[in-house]
Amino acid sequence: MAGLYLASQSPRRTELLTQVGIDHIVVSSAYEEANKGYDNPIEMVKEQALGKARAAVGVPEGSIVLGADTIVVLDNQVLGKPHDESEARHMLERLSGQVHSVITGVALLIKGQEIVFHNETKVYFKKLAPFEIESYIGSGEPMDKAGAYGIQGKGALWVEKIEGSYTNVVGLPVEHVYDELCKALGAK
Ligand SMILES: Cc1cn([C@H]2C[C@H](O)[C@@H](COP(=O)(O)OP(=O)(O)OP(=O)(O)O)O2)c(=O)[nH]c1=O
Repeated sequence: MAGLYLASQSPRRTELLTQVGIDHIVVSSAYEEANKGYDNPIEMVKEQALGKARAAVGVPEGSIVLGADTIVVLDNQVLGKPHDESEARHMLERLSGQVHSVITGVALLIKGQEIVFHNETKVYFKKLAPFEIESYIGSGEPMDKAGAYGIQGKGALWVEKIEGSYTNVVGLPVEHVYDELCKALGAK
């Protein structure tokens, strides 16, 4: 297989690929995320993922490039990464006791094709007490994560159940990525 370049600074995405044995090289992307101006959250994450992949830096000709973007959607409203603690608090108060979707857009540039898809997981959140929200914010965990929580960390305490892919919530639906890679490479 041609080398796979992951255009992402997210530590979770490289960990997930490594976990399942997909060799890759992490590179940066010159793409500037712009979460505004989209009517449809799915179109938005797909566009962002494609933008990140297309703007990957230092990728040799003929390589495979992977870009991704993850958001939380609650009542048709997009929750990205909080800008500060008060936004994180507000997001967690909104998620408390509700069901939301985590949507990841993925773009694969492979053999001259642009394969763009998404994956959606429903997450059922428990009701959070104000002291729980405060201590979670104090842990610093919410700040670099869409929706202000990490299911792979202390945020696991707030999740009652999920419907769909777990790795999708963490930032990259590896089983889906693997299937698409196999398809594009004619391996399955
Ligand atoms: C909901 C949720 C999100 N997240 C993370 C995954 C993503 O890293 C982040 C969403 O931000 P993204 O903008 O998708 O990604 P990123 O800025 O971290 O990395 P890059 O743009 O360089 O690829 O939220 C978790 O780690 N756990 C969770 O449970």
